[in-house]
Amino acid sequence: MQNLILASSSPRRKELLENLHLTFEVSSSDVDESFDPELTPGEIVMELSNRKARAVSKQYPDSFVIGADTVVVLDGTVLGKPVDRMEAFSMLKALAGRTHSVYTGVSIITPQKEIIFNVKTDVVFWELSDEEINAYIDTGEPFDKAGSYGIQGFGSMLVKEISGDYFSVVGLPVSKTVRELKNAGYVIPH
Ligand SMILES: Cc1cn([C@H]2C[C@H](O)[C@@H](COP(=O)(O)OP(=O)(O)OP(=O)(O)O)O2)c(=O)[nH]c1=O
Repeated sequence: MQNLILASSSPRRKELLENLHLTFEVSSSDVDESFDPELTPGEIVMELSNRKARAVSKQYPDSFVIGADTVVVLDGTVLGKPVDRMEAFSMLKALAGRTHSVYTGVSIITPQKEIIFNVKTDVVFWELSDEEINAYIDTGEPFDKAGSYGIQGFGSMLVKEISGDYFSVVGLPVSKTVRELKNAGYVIPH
């Protein structure tokens, strides 16, 4: 029996995988999320996704383990989660009226091998007034999310258009992840 584990504390990633009606467990461990600033955004998210997956894989060496990491990149600057309201405001102010890229890295560790990839999606924000930004922060949504917004929630009102995989912006590029899982020998029952 093949065992699948999502190495993440993100409720969004869990929900995206649940949509596929796969049977899996969730297990996360605290890993150091610092990174070498010389790395490219794609390299950063792959490295962090791999740290998350490896930490869990140690406890479940016979399982298929998925780890993921998402960052927002504007003008070459990597934006993670905001520490407070002020930082959320300055991130959203910087993103307003502009195009940024969301990178999600995914690592799949199987008993035989490791597969690592990243997916880039471009997102265009509407121009936003300070009032709109403050109203959005008041929803409480920005605080556990890279770039201070969630495209799947109230944040959908900020987004003018996207080019790429919507699900990758939410935190997991599900279709590529499942294809890679299959390639790695995981049997998808449907
Ligand atoms: C841009 C964007 C990010 N996010 C979320 C996805 C991730 O949960 C979070 C980025 O932080 P991550 O560090 O990638 O993930 P996490 O800390 O939430 O969970 P874990 O490390 O345990 O897997 O931002 C959204 O939910 N919607 C969005 O539109």
